[in-house]
Amino acid sequence: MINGHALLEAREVSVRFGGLVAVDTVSAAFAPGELVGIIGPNGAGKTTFFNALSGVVMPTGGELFASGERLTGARPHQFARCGIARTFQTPRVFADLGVAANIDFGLQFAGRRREAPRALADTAAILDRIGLSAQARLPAAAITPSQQRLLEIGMALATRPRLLLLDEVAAGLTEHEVESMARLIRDLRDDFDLTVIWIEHAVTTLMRHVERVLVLHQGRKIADGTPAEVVRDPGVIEAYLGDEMREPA
Ligand SMILES: Nc1ncnc2c1ncn2[C@@H]1O[C@H](COP(=O)(O)OP(=O)(O)OP(=O)(O)O)[C@@H](O)[C@H]1O
Repeated sequence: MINGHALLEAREVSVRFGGLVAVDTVSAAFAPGELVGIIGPNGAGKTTFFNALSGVVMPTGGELFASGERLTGARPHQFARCGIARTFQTPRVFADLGVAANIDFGLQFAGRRREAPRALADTAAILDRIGLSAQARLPAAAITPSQQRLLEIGMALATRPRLLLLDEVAAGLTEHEVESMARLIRDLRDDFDLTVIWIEHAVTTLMRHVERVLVLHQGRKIADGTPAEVVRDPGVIEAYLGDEMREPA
């Protein structure tokens, strides 16, 4: 908490698309340094909730606060100014620009709003941190999809975030790549005291790496607890998880 406030708080946030309620009165508060996962089946409202948390869609109900400051109805750049950065399900990098130039763009976007930790102060340091120094001069279109995911994380880091929203950064990665991605995320959280909220389809992978999990189902939050609590939650099991979450005997 900062002065008694959560870094980010959603209060009864709803997002409606016509007759469809994609996010239904979801409340959740995120404290500095937390690593939180969001799971739920296809169409549960995970990405739409993320879009609301980052200002990409405007909630049709409820309120959002960053460190106590009301953000409801703010534009995405105002969310960014509050230190909220995100990645997208399909990486949004500038394909024709070089890898380093993509990071430069993030740094320019950050301006001099906040002091950067030295390890994130310039493009070379960020590329080193995400393991893409050797690819610095390649066009972003020429690197692998998993490297593009890393690049997108680098671009988000360049904006000097306090909160990082990661949307399926492990999708399509090999098992080995998923493990190194998870390690990178934990290390970033630890080293820069970031709050990380991470959506992932691979439930068991996510559960191994986060300390808290929110479960969305048909737009509603049906559970919020430690991975151990959530896997045992009868409501979660009944609603949709079934055998998917039970570890093999
Ligand atoms: N821009 C939009 N216009 C209309 N309906 C939308 C829009 N975006 C999402 N939806 C609908 O809202 C619901 C929630 O979608 P959302 O993408 O948030 O779910 P999700 O949990 O992220 O799913 P997935 O795991 O498949 O990415 C779905 O029924 C989806 O079709």
